[in-house]
Amino acid sequence: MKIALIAHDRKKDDLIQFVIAYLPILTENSLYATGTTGQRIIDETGLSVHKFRSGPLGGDQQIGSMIAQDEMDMVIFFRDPLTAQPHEPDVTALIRLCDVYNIPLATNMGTAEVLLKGLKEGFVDWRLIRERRG
Ligand SMILES: O=C(CO)COP(=O)(O)O
Repeated sequence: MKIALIAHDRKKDDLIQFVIAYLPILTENSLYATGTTGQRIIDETGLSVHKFRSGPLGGDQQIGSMIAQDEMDMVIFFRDPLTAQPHEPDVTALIRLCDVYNIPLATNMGTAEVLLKGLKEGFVDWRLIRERRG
């Protein structure tokens, strides 16, 4: 599965802790991230991550483009609901595309845990079945 990992600055520590906690599941999947988030994951966990541009420089849109091409299976996006982002329209667009294409999306750690546990149990396998048919 292809999983996008994204965190706003004040949520990056939380995401790193989350990634460490779920390392066994995440290692079995292909990971993608916006630039700064991806670099921190690589530096602090040793995981292999495909990095896009930083969020404010178009990274959210690059991940959105993968979703629009049916090439992303899950998005974990630790948003900061208390800080205004200069690229808020990009953030909204990414979330919108997840809804357009029914891509499982977590915007906080509580939901992210449920998604990864669900992924392990096979609840997202419909994405693979759909790929084989495609
Ligand atoms: O701003 C972001 C998502 O909207 C995250 O971007 P970075 O990972 O480059 O900080």
